[in-house]
Amino acid sequence: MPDSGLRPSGWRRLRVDDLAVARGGRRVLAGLGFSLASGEALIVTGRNGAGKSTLLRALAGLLPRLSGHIAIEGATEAEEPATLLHYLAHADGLKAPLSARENLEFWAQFLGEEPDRRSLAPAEALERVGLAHLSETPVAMLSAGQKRRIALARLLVVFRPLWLLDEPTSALDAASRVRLARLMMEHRALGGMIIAATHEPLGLEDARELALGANS
Ligand SMILES: Nc1ncnc2c1ncn2[C@@H]1O[C@H](COP(=O)(O)OP(=O)(O)OP(=O)(O)O)[C@@H](O)[C@H]1O
Repeated sequence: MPDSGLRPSGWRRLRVDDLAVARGGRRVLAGLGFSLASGEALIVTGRNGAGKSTLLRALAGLLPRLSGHIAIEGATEAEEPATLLHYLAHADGLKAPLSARENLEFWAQFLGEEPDRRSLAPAEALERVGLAHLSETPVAMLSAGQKRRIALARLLVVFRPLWLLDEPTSALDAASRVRLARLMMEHRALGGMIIAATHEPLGLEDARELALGANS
């Protein structure tokens, strides 16, 4: 879409050019480039150690770049890259003594952003991941898959256009994978972008693939 005047409001494009990242003093990624616009999805594949998590962490701003550029076109001056993304790591990052609802309320408050019509209330987000019945249960008493589903519900309570998902299906049963596929489809329909590192099919329609590891 060359003319910004034709872009719908909220349109964004993530652009990555010539990215290089090191872990433990060793170059893991080099010369990496791609772009992703509103509504699009990218699946990152590669063997263990290929650099999938490294790429997501670098995009989230959690690892320094050796070189290269990461930019989000369409962002306003007030929008820092970190405020435009959610990073779902391997760890769920939940507070064990708090209930599912309290975790989501904490998260929404912590991010402290202006309400967005695309953000869901905690109760609704829990409904969307099929956990409304466990809303008041302390997270410490939930299974690995239930915790993963709460971590996914966190993506819904504050709308952010770019989802960086590291093995999002880990610990999910078949029904939860179907729910996740639906959530990702809806996020894209709202103008969101998804980059997911995975070893498994995610049910993402028309997703492009970035295969890492040829030189690592
Ligand atoms: N904390 C760390 N310190 C040093 N090196 C690390 C660290 N984490 C990962 N690495 C190295 O970086 C390389 C890429 O790891 P990364 O976790 O990005 O791979 P991955 O493709 O996500 O693997 P997996 O499929 O096993 O999750 C590996 O060679 C790994 O040994």
